[in-house]
Amino acid sequence: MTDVLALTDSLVVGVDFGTLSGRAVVVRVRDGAELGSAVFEYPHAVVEETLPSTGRTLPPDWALQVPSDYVDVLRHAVPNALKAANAKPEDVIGIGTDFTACTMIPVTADGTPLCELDEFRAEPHAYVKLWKHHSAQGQADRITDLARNRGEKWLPRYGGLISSEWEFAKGLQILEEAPAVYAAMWRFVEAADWIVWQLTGNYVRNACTAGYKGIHQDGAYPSPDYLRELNPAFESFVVDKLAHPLGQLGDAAGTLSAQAAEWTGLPQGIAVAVGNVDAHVTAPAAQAVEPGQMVAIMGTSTCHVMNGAELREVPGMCGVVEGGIVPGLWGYEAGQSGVGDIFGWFTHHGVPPEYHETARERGISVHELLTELAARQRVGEHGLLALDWHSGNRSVLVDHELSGLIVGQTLATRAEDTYRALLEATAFGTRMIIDTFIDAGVPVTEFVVAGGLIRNPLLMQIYADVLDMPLSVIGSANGPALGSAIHAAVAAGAYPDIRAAAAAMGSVERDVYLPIPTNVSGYEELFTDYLTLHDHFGRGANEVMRRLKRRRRKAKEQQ
Ligand SMILES: Nc1ncnc2c1ncn2[C@@H]1O[C@H](COP(=O)(O)OP(=O)(O)O)[C@@H](O)[C@H]1O
Ligand SMILES: O=C(CO)[C@H](O)[C@H](O)COP(=O)(O)O
Repeated sequence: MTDVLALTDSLVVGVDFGTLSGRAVVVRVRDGAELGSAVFEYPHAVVEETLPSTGRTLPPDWALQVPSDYVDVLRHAVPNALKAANAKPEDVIGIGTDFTACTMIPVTADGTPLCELDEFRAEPHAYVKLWKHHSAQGQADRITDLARNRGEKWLPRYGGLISSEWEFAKGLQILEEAPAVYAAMWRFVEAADWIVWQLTGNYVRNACTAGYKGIHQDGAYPSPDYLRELNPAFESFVVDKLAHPLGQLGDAAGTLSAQAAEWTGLPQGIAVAVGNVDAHVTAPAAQAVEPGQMVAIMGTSTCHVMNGAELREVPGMCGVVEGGIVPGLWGYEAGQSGVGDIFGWFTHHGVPPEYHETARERGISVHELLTELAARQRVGEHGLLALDWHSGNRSVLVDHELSGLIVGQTLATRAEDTYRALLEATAFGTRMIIDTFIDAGVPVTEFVVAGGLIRNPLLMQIYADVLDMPLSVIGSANGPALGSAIHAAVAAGAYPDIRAAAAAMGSVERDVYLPIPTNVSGYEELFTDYLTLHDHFGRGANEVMRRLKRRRRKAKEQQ
């Protein structure tokens, strides 16, 4: 290992690849001080309506990205962060990255995304399938049903359900809808690993996504026999398209290549950390790596990650993976596919023009205006109750055919009422997740929040009240990027492991929001009604949401 003392005045760079942008932060190794940061918005954002190359309309529930946008983050955000930090590139000893997941790229043997080849530019399946590409639900249902029927022992590690967001559902969808793309792809690669490949020239598959999104458990993937029963042509999916040597979190995947040094302005040869997921990488940034400390990374979606000392099977969790957050512990993950996205949708499509005008005049966002108005209300005053499934349900139902619902609207309902009901619905969704963990014998002793939504104090108070738990808040506004920087420091040898680096470089403030007893009892009653709606629409008693989605798809196909 490199001399620890010599490295403590050095710098590392963390880069967080989010849903809409990438953010780079320059961090001091000694104490985690964030010296400068920069953001680069993806030029193509999320491709949901039409394919940029041809203008072709995409079916519902598609969400693609363009991989060159990610390289642009390296070319712009990293140099700009160095500039903002007034940092000398030669002081930087390592770079770490994290990505949304499961975000998948079909590539050739040299890592070229198929969508960059002339023959596939017009083919939607050749593009990046973003984590929230939800149109492989049919494949996901078959994957789950067959695994259940065959008693596959990996299924309970995923709470009994495999998500349409993950590698197998997305891979099977390509095979069945675009066999030429499937045949041409050398590997189906997590964007988290593709970006590390761009930085180092090496393809190393990270143990985190391999475990949570790639069904890699106890050193093995689903068997060829199982895959053949799913679809005979899928039998060799693992061997041909997925399996690759794994890198553990905190290890170095390689060193910065000459090409990547040119893009980023960083010195060639510095350590590049093994790739990681935006959620999992945040736990050390919030100093929450001990069993029972649940971190909710709240942004477009929410991911809940937590270490546990023992292996337990929690119904509807996204998964439990050995070493999935830090080596040596069982990492648990659960999540909500839509959170900030739901609030954002409402501000765009549900708020009358006068609110937008007022917000503009006052120089605040529509979110801030609605939050201010909604904060004046008592619990229950709006008379509404919502289900937070506008982007489907990741945990605990794992069903993206589900959709949003608001009960109780009258002619007196105002935009701030609905906005508050949506904030509350996402808090109830998190409560479902925590209760499910506790019921399965996995204690949740602390709730730590991170991510962009910590900026909304009303939302935070609602979570404290609905969960009846104090909220700890991460000390950094750039949680995932700081987490990536922590991994870079470990990969560069500045700390012996992620736990030691987290203690020195992470930060958290405890008891920032405390439950208010009268609100807690009000929400307890509302949560009982939420549970009724949740089970009625989500557990098969009423299939109306599925039927509505089917009708929508059919109508769109006929356009
Ligand atoms: N004041 C606010 N209150 C609640 N939600 C907000 C507010 N401002 C923005 N949002 C939502 O936050 C989400 C972005 O979260 P952020 O953490 O910045 O991004 P990401 O999850 O992509 O990293 C958007 O979906 C947006 O609708
Ligand atoms: O599922 C994930 C992690 O397991 C995704 O990365 C996440 O949901 C997307 O994150 P964000 O809300 O930050 O865009």
